[in-house]
Amino acid sequence: MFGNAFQCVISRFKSPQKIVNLCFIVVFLFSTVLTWREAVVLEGAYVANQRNSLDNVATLLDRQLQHSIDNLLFYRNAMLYALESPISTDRTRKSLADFDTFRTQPFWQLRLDLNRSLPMSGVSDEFVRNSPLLDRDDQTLHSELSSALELSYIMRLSDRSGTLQQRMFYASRSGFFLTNTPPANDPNIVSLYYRLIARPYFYSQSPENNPKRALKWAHTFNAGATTGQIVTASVPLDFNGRWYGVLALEYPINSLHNFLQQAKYDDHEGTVLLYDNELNPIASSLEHMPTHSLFTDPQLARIANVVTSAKQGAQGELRMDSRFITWAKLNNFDGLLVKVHTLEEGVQGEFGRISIVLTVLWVLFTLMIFASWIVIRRLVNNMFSLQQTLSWRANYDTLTRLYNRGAFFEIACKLSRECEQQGLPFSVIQMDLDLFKSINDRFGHSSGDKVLTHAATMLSDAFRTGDVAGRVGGEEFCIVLPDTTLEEATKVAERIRVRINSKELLLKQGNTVRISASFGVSSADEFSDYDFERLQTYADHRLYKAKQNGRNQVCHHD
Ligand SMILES: Nc1nc2c(ncn2[C@@H]2O[C@H](COP(=O)(O)OP(=O)(O)OP(=O)(O)O)[C@@H](O)[C@H]2O)c(=O)[nH]1
Repeated sequence: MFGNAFQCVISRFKSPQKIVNLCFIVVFLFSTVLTWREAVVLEGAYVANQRNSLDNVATLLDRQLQHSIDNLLFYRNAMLYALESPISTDRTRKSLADFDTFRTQPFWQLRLDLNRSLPMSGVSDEFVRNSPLLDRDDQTLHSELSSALELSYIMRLSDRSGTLQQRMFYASRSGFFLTNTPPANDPNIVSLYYRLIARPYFYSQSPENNPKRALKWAHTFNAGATTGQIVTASVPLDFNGRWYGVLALEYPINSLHNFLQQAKYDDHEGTVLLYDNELNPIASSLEHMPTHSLFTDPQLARIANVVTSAKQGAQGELRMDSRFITWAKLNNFDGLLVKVHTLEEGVQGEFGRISIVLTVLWVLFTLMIFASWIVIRRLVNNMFSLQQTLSWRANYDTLTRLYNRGAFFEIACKLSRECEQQGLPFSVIQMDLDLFKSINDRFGHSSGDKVLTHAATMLSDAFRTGDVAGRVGGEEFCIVLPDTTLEEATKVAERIRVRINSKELLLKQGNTVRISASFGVSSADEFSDYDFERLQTYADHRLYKAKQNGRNQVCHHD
């Protein structure tokens, strides 16, 4: 059953070349679809790899930042506890006494127990008076100083060996500061304190600017210059409704650069950049921050568009010209990490190599298919034309290109049966070239062949569509004429006779010959017999009669 269906399908494609073409198209499409599917899987793995790689850096950076923020909040809590329950020791009393002595000096430093605590540096009463943001309130000053003193013991223990180098400090509105990188006791203290309170994040922590009293990130942006730029996390210190000052952590840009460079070594590919929320570049994994932006303004706008629609901590990717961009928002920083992976880096990477191998395999396979298609198509063409030649030769006479005897008899019998069934007349013409032997003898066998071919052409040109002719003997031809009476068939035979005899035929060496043929015609209606072989015998008898009567004539009766 399956075989029949298959045969049915195959038979629809008459030409084997079409089947071969179809098979190769199917194989080509199949291999292309498979390769494409592999490419899609590979692309998915590549995207996941890029996301993971950036996610690792983001997680690492977030963890570092979280650790710092925890420290910052811990210091604030420590100061709050100290403000709530101040302790009074000989050391604190000594410090406060020293402060009362130094407070009018342009700069001063409280350096108590330096082995275990950090020095506190400050400016004069006058400096504080001249700044509207500052306030040296004598009522709260001593408790603030003693709690700062306590903090100096804890801050002394702060670990600065982490990947992200950082500077911690407490900047008081009362005109002093505490830092884990203390300055020398010199006039620099004034400029340092001034810089601390002049920075935007300091006044951004006033109750008016930060009513929620939340942690804030700030970045001093100066495109093109990496030195001196800092990223700061800060929290305000408030107690009993008074804003005492700001606790802050500063990350030098170089420290962020170093961090990104080290993180980049994990996957060796691409460039990782840290941006603030306005997409100002802060740091990158490159040796130096690029002097020109890696993105044009429209490209940055496109990234901003994608990023702003995503929630905190989210990540995503986009394609930009030949670059693959992955981005991830940070949980502990008001900014995002962006990874840029160029086509060159992609090609050199693992996924690039696999893609190249996949493409080369597909190209080789396609070339192989194409080459085998050409060979097989040629073979099939040869076989097909051989088959057609064989089948033609089985039915046709190669010299005259008319039906041979076997094929002609088969067709003639079929036509006679059809005429009998339909009640139509049916006639047969038997034709024989006159004195053909003498042509062979005089001009040679090849000239005889030429005469035979010429006669067959005359024959074919003379009868109508539907009539069928065949070569039934050496120089004998037969024509069957369905739906034709004896009278009409005689006229056809006469027409052929005239045509054959009308022209001189040029043979080799300039010899010409005028040939003639004799005809015998028989018809089914005169014998009431549709048997072709008998009708052919009758026609042959009449042909013989025509020969006897002098040749070059048509005989249609006994
Ligand atoms: N050149 C050539 N001669 C052929 C072919 N087939 C048969 N003959 C020759 O045709 C000749 C037929 O001669 P005959 O049967 O004696 O008849 P004729 O010479 O035509 O004389 P009549 O039929 O009496 O007019 C023979 O010599 C055959 O050898 C052929 O395919 N090519």
